[in-house]
Amino acid sequence: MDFDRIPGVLGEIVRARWNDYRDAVFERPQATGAARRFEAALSGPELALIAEVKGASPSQGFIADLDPLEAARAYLRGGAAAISVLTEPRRFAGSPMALKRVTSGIEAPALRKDFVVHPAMLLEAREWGASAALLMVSVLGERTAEFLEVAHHLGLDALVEVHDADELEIALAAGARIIGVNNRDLTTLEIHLDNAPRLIRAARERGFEGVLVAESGYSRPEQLAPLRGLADAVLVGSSLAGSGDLEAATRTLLGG
Ligand SMILES: O=C(O)c1ccccc1NCC(=O)[C@H](O)[C@H](O)COP(=O)(O)O
Repeated sequence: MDFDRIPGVLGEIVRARWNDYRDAVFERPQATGAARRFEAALSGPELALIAEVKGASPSQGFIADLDPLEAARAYLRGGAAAISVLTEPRRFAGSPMALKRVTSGIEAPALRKDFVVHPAMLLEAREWGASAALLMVSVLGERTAEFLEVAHHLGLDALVEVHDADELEIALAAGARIIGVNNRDLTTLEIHLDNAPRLIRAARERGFEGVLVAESGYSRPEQLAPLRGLADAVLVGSSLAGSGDLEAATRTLLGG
């Protein structure tokens, strides 16, 4: 894959991740039946919350010194349906241990949130107990379908992330069952909260019947109002992780 084509902050992160994994070996194991626990958690009648364990980010810098398991438990008490755990170490203060701690201590499904550039990362996600992994069309391009097939072969759900209409077409053609629309432009870090509703509507108009997730930039309950009845789920990280009281912040964001 040509990661030199990716501009800005995203390009820097992805090229570093490729250096981490370029020599990794992926031996395709026997297929595992699909559990679809992550997908099921997002498929209820109400807007579901995926709450993210996020200690730092390029846009915020340091966010919080979180104990990943305590953070996940607080999010779940506050009403989250699933947990996202960053495993990227340099810019997001994530780690494999953070994901393992979370998955060994909670029943709810967890997403491995990373910049997947090698199929070995999907096998790791499964071994570390994740129910799902993030696949970014901005990173994988036309190879998204290939990585999606590997994820499903391993019994993982995949959150296939897009930011614009061209990426949405790639996600649809790849056969994604769960599509996330990021409000954040990961090359410039600018956030536009109208991006997710616009592309989620476009996905529905194109006949997509799977799960649709609005991602990034949400911090107040009124910002979730336009998503209700439109998106199936919302992914929130910084505002909850940096709140100081994760359970209360989660409950307040959900309008409780
Ligand atoms: O969050 C960043 O600054 C960032 C920068 C570059 C690549 C990815 C980045 N974040 C990944 C995400 O999309 C978010 O972690 C996730 O959607 C939650 O967003 P938020 O609630 O705004 O923390």
